Amino acid sequence: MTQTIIAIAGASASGKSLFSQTIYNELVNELEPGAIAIIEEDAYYRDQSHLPMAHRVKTNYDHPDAFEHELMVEHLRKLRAGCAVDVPIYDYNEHTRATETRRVLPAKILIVEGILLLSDPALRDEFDIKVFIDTPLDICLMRRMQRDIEERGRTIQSIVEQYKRTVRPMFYQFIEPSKHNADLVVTRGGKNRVAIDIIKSKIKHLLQE
Ligand SMILES: Nc1ncnc2c1ncn2[C@@H]1O[C@H](COP(=O)(O)OP(=O)(O)O)[C@@H](O)[C@H]1O
Ligand SMILES: O=c1ccn([C@@H]2O[C@H](COP(=O)(O)O)[C@@H](O)[C@H]2O)c(=O)[nH]1
Repeated sequence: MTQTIIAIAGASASGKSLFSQTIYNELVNELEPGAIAIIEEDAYYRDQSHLPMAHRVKTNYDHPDAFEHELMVEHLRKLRAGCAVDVPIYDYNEHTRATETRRVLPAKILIVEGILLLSDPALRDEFDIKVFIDTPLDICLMRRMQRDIEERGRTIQSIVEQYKRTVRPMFYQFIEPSKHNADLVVTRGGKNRVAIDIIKSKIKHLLQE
C-alpha cells in the first residue's frame, strides 16, 4: 500500500515534471519493483468531450474548478488502502480526456505533480511531503512557449492570449499563495541537483524504515 505521498507543485512550466521524472528515473531501477510511482494532476482535468472545441479552448485551465480534485482524492485514498486505480489520460490537443486510462498500482512512494496541488485544502491533507518549485514566471513563460508549440499543438498567438487571460492571473490568485503550504521551496526548477538528491535520499530513508 502507498505509505508516503510527495506533492510537487509550482507554476506551469516551472519544471515540476522534469523534477519529478528525474527523481523517478534515477530511483526506479535501484528500488524494489513497484516501490515508486508518479501521478500528474493534469490527468484529472475534467472530461469535456460533451463540449464543442470552440467552448473547450475558452475553459480556464488554471482555475481549481477545471480539475476533478474529488476523483484525485478518492484515488489517493484507494492507493493508501492498497487498491489499484485507473487514472484518466488527458489529451492537451483535444482539451479533454482520452478514452483510455492508465492503471496505477499502490507503490510505497507516490509522487504527484501539478499546478494547484497545494491550493486545495482537501487535496493538501493527503500529502506527507509538500514541495514547491519556485521558478521566475518569465522563465516559465519562455519554457511554456517552446513546450506548448512542440508538444501540445499550440500557436504563439494562442499561448500569449491564454497567458494574459488565465495563466498569469490564476498564478497570482492561487498558485503563488499556495507556496506557503510547502515544506520545501526549490529554486530554479527541474535541474536543481541538490534538491533532487535531497528528495532521493529522503525516499531511500523512508523505504528503509
Ligand atoms: N532547469 C531547467 N533548465 C532548462 N530547461 C528546463 C528546466 N526545468 C524544466 N525545463 C524545461 O522546461 C519545459 C517545462 O518543464 P516541465 O518540467 O514540463 O514543467 P511543468 O511540469 O512544471 O509544467 C520542459 O521542456 C523542460 O524540459
Ligand atoms: O486543455 C488544456 C489543459 C491544460 N492547459 C494548461 O496546462 C497547464 C498545466 O500543465 P503544466 O504541465 O503544469 O504546464 C495550465 O497552466 C493550463 O493552462 C491547457 O493549456 N489546455
